Amino acid sequence: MKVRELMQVAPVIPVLVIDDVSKAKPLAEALVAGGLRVLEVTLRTPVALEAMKAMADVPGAIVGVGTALNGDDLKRAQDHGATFAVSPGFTIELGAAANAMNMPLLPGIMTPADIMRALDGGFDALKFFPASHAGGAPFLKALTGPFGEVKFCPTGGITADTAKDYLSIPNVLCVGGSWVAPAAMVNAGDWEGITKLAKACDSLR
Ligand SMILES: O=C(O)C(=O)C[C@H](O)[C@H](O)COP(=O)(O)O
Repeated sequence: MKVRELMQVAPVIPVLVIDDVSKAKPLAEALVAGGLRVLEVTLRTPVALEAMKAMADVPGAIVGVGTALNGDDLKRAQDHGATFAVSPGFTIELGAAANAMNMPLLPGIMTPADIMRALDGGFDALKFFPASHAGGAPFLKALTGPFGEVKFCPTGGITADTAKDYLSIPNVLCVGGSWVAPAAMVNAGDWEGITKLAKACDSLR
């Protein structure tokens, strides 16, 4: 799938920080049951790669790697079942590595110059990060003026309450966020609760 297609599967891409690999499969099942199929597993924990592998086997799940900083990260993640990548920022090297591996990449940007570099690298579907700290929905709306051809996935500090503000901006295809898989619910194994949070995302758009 192309990045733009991945961004249109559901209004929310859950951003997952997994500490306990035994939680990975039931968590993915709970999110998929709630309609959130595109899952970003951040490379922030020692078990992240194993978690990706477990999630990639869940029917309907489309698993990607988050916090990808370089080609090595992409390679390790691809070897563990990740089929797309998300990065907090963009470098020409990362873009080239993703292209060489045929790995769809959703790179992060925060400024007009970032967007111009990403466009130069051939990327026009971008993550606005960290969204709530970098000016929120009004700032992103201003960015869409000069960059009308770019599609965005704002991520960072977004909640069930603020997601709608972002999704109402033309050219925002989806948002990313961790609120659909809160650590307390994951630790408690509250899979029904997580499915409910996922289902509630339907009404955001
Ligand atoms: O590690 C990365 O590359 C990331 O993608 C960072 C995430 O965008 C944020 O951690 C989203 O998490 P919340 O702000 O809790 O919704």
